[in-house]
Amino acid sequence: MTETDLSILTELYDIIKDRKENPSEDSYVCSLLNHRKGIDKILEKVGEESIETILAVKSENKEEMIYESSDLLFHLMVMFVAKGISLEEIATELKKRRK
Ligand SMILES: N=c1c2ncn([C@@H]3O[C@H](COP(=O)(O)OP(=O)(O)OP(=O)(O)O)[C@@H](O)[C@H]3O)c2ncn1[C@@H]1O[C@H](COP(=O)(O)O)[C@@H](O)[C@H]1O
Repeated sequence: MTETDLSILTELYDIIKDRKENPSEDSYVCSLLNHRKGIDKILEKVGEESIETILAVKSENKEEMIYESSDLLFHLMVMFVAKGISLEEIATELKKRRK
């Protein structure tokens, strides 16, 4: 995979951030960010998708692993936006750990 292909990650983050700044009725992201349960709804999804990812890996089905990991990554990004964490901050932390 080329570096350009990974730009979907920053694009998606920006879309999620835009949903926070410009709420709309029919948006799934807004339904999570503005849920009556608050951050707990997002954490519920992160938990669910984590379990589904673990089960997919255990099933040895690569397509499922990719599908469920994508769901997990997406919900993690919603969590980052909800808590004001940028992808740069995550990258900086990972960079600090680089040996
Ligand atoms: N990448 C995604 C994405 N991945 C997963 N999902 C949604 O995440 C949910 C996954 O949860 P589940 O599998 O548990 O499905 P569910 O039963 O509908 O979920 P719940 O009822 O339990 O909340 C599904 O509703 C998927 O549609 C996503 N929804 C949106 N996006 C991106 O986010 C952007 C903004 O979306 P909107 O906010 O809807 O405009 C879109 O342009 C997409 O690029």
